[in-house]
Amino acid sequence: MFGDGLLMVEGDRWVGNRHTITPLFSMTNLNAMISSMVEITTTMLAEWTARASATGTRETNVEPYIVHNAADIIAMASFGVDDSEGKAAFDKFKALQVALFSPNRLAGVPFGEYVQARRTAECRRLGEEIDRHLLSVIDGKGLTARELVDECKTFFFAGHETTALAITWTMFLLSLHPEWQRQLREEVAEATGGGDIDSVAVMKLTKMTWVMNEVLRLYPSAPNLLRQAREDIRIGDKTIIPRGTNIWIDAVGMHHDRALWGDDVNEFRPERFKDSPYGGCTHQMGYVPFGNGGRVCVGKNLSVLEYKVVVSLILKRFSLSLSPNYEHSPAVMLTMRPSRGMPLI
Ligand code: HEM
Repeated sequence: MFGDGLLMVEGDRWVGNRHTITPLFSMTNLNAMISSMVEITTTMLAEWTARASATGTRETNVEPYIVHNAADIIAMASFGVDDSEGKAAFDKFKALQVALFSPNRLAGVPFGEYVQARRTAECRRLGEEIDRHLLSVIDGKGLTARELVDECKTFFFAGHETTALAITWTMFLLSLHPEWQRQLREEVAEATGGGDIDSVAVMKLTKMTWVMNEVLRLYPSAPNLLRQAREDIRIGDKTIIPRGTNIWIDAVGMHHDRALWGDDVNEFRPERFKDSPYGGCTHQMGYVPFGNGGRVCVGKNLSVLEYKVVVSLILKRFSLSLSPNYEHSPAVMLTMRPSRGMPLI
């Protein structure tokens, strides 16, 4: 799916690529994207308003809008364009994600690709189509390197759905907690002085940082971290994880572990992050929404910025409450999404 993008490569190649890519996410580069984020999101919000007046209904399933909005933002950040080829690649990505991560797929099972040969062929075909679309985005701009295609794919996927889901679950939790919705709206008004959101205002959104942290604790967009044992690991007296074993680390389980967080573990309490970046978790590795160590998410600053810009614009324009048609059904399909949508009023 990602080819040899940053997410997949290892060893010296990862060190080299990570060094090249990290400076691209400097605050100077990111702040330059704010006005485009505002423009793209304002268009989405205008669609919500137009849809409400055209259909006479105040209910909107916001999830697909927010995912498309994030895709447009990451396409702008990756390609500098709102490109139809980029959008076509995005649609193929959705199909590939469904094919790759459907529950009955034999992921990681030896010879699984041969047992499910038809599905493997379908994934391969979608992968090739994505490459073709992305190559045509890059062609004509003097950039044709295979590595660049793979990084575009990595950023396009890793970069849009994760942030979009953090925003979607935030809309859900703010609908359930109107007092936090009010506090954030007030914070935005104070930070912007009633004007536009900019890099200075973003820095002032402290409570919004707590809310983002708490949302990613309860509904981590990336529910698993992946590691491979480099040597035999002994746990206690009886268990040995053999060298080479692929390990899925369960962030959802750790984020909901009463022993790490206390009795209020399942409650939405953003203020737990007021005095601690770990939200009072008793183990520093117990809170890992962006991962940990050398492979920690390279796009974290971009996602925090985008989150704050988009949530601020939504709260400035809309009051949110949950539709009676909402069905709570979080599902893990590489990311953690509301599988029955997010209808809000
Ligand atoms: C709320 C938003 C996001 C969340 C929750 C998230 C979460 C994560 C997690 C858990 C990892 C694995 C870290 C580890 O294994 O220790 C990761 C890696 C990564 N993320 Fe994100 N991410 C987000 C946004 C982004 C964005 C916006 C981009 C890029 C534009 C991005 C690009 C990447 C890349 C390239 C890696 C692989 C880094 C490496 O292996 O060196 N992510 N992310």
